[in-house]
Amino acid sequence: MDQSKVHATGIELLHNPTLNKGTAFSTAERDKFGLRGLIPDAVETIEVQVQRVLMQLDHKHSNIDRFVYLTGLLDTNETLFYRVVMSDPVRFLPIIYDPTIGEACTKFSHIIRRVRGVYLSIAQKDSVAKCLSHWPDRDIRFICVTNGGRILGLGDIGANGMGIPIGKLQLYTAAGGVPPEHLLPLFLDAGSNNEQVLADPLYVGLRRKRPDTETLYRFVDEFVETVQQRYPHCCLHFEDWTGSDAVHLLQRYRDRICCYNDDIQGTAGIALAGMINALKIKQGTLKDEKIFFAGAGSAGIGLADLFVSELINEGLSREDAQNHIIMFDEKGLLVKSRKDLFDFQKPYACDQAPTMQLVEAIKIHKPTTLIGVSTVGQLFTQEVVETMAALNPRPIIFALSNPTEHAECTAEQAYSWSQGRAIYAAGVQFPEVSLNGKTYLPGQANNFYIFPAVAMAIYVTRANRVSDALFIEAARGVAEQVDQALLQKGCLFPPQSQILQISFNTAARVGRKIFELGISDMEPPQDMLKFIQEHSYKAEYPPYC
Ligand SMILES: NC(=O)C1=CN([C@@H]2O[C@H](COP(=O)(O)OP(=O)(O)OC[C@H]3O[C@@H](n4cnc5c(N)ncnc54)[C@H](OP(=O)(O)O)[C@@H]3O)[C@@H](O)[C@H]2O)C=CC1
Ligand SMILES: CC(=O)C(=O)O
Ligand SMILES: [Mg+2]
Repeated sequence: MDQSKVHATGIELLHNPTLNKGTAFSTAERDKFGLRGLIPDAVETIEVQVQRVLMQLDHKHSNIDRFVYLTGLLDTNETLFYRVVMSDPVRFLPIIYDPTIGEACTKFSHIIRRVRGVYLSIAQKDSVAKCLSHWPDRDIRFICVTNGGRILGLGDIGANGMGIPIGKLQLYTAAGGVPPEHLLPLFLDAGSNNEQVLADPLYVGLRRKRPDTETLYRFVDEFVETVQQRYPHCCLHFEDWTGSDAVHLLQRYRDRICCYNDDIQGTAGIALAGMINALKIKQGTLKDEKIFFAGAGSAGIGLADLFVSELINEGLSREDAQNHIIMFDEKGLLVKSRKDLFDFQKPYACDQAPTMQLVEAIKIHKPTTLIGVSTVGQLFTQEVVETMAALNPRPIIFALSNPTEHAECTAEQAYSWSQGRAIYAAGVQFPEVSLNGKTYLPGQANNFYIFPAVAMAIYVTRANRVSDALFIEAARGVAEQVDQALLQKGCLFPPQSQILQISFNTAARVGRKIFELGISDMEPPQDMLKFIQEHSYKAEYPPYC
């Protein structure tokens, strides 16, 4: 910490969450900054403060209570918040992020205390620049932006979705090492079509229906242009938009500005990492796989497109590569005769009779891999899993929808219905499963293995574009960090206990790729990993005098 940044004194300093150290202010700092009498006598270390937080958390009865408590901690002492969270990621990621964040979002208007981030409302059109200028930090390097259109598998929950950009950016720091002062969560409020949300007397968002697509995109354009002017080195991270908007907005901006969509590209990255390791277990190649998607929205399309790119890298023509993909959505199999398909779905429509029956479609196509990105909990019934198990000695089954109740099937269901033959992963962490004397450890196929690492690489290299190649590189980086012992238990992803180091290693690969692609104007560092570690956030109190 640059000492010149500490302008506040006394109560003002104690109430500044970025600068506050609470009982850890030294005696010299207490003298210099007028803190005498405002803090109890003991001068504590951050380790002692962590112990107190852990004890207080033990008295909470549910993860949502722990979420509210930790949010309060972040509002009072940012360093201590990150110290606690980073001390035990296995325990804290499910509280500040998936799955608890799903519950926190549904209750956002009820549990909100101190506001965080920026809210831009379409009702104040033409004032985007003015509203954004009220945010004090000038060196914003990442904005995570949603319009609440599709939050996890919870659908349109309007401004309650702001919990997601806040949580995603906390992972940039806790799981990727990006310093929090460069991060801004942002909600682009164009209303909501969720009647229940709009009728809630405590709802904090704009109480009106969403506009037509053209009006929405004009609003997004104004926002994007304003960000370019105010924060020229900022990367825009789009998160949890309605599927078609997610795909179309990425197409609209990806070649013009530094931006990415985590649901499309980050999710594709983690699914590819899972596939690479599943193929090690099967001793197969991607060319041998026929991949059936239940769900053809932003995540499904992102995954399909990345798998196609990989198959093309392996020598297939685009058409042959696309023939390895089958898609099925709420209206059934994607077939050429359907008139309701989006442009981005058409390449995956097959020349077949329509069917609305998932099991029938699986029997027709005989896939080797089944991926759930449907938002529909329990879509993979016993019959679905048994069908996959009848078709394949080692069926790959990924149930990626979040949060927990939206997973297409649980780990226990996948293993027991396939007699332990399924190679399974889910968007949330399910517990180990014991079956016939064998223990299975399901991996968590969640984009949090990817986006913090990609962000850290963009941050240190000042990349000016984000290409799909970075997500393929990240996928390889994550996959290579899974050892044989984990693979033997069926786990496709690295241990979350070491998430920060895993992200650094992944970021180092992505950083090198950024220079190879020529999308940074910087001189490449000699040792990318060391460079990343040197620039990473440390949850430590710097001396102020
Ligand atoms: N694990 C991870 O890291 C990630 C997980 N996800 C999860 O993936 C899910 C989907 O996200 P996303 O693609 O962005 O959402 P979208 O809303 O864009 O897409 C959902 C898709 O599922 C289809 N669908 C709905 N009901 C059914 C059904 N009964 N059977 C088959 N398909 C159905 C929809 O069809 P239609 O359009 O016809 O309604 C649509 O194609 C979410 O639950 C999200 O939490 C997303 C990103 C990352
Ligand atoms: C994990 C995530 O990004 C999602 O479920 O939308
Ligand atoms: Mg998401």
